[in-house]
Amino acid sequence: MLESLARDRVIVAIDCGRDRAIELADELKGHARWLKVGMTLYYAEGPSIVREFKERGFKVFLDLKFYDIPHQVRGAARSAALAGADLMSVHGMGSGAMLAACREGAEEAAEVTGSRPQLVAITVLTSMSQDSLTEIGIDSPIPVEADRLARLARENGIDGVVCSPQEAGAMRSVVGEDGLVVTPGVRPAGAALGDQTRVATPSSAFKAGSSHIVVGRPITGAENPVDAYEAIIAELCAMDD
Ligand SMILES: O=C(O)c1cc(=O)[nH]c(=O)n1[C@@H]1O[C@H](COP(=O)(O)O)[C@@H](O)[C@H]1O
Repeated sequence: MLESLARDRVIVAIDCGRDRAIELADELKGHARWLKVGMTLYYAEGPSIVREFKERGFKVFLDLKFYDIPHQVRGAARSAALAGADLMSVHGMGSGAMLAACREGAEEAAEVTGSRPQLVAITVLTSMSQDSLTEIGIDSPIPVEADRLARLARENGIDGVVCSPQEAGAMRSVVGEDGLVVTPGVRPAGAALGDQTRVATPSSAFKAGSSHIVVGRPITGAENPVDAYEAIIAELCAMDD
């Protein structure tokens, strides 16, 4: 993979408080191009943290995983998109009506900001195993469930999916050549899995069909986050195309 393309496709999850988040953003500036703001950081700081990352030149994945009644999700998507995120997440399991409402909210915000963030639907969380799916009453195999939710998302105006690298190949055929297949659950060889269950290495994730990978702790928890980030870029650059 070309180096510039690799930098466009690796999203660093910044799951910590403000001070450390700003420190990491300043360290990663000039290396990483995408940062992810999830619930840990957003619930502490609100939209200002998205603007601060944007001001530093990063693209921002605002990962709030909307899941509520359609009316609320429409408002949430509108409010969140006004902060200027480039990409936002919504739970696929919330119904077609909820997914369509998310798209509408994002479009309403675009009338104000001039551009609509892209939207991705969570299929089956990468921390979940077949047993955890059964625990919540879903008996179908993970790939079948992910496929069903991906189709529902696409039918309701969502631009792509979040899934594990293990489903990325199958998801690619659902979302098409240009659809987003965003895969967390990525671990460089030998890295601690933490609470992730369905994982793969950065290069395997792209070989499988990911458009973007999300990596948090293996970078942010490393002694030198820039070195850890650059090691992933080097792994991707060494891939055969
Ligand atoms: O939507 C996400 O980004 C997401 C979906 C999913 O299925 N699994 C998942 O881990 N994530 C996010 O991806 C990041 C993974 O972080 P690490 O496990 O530290 O690499 C976290 O910020 C999660 O919130």
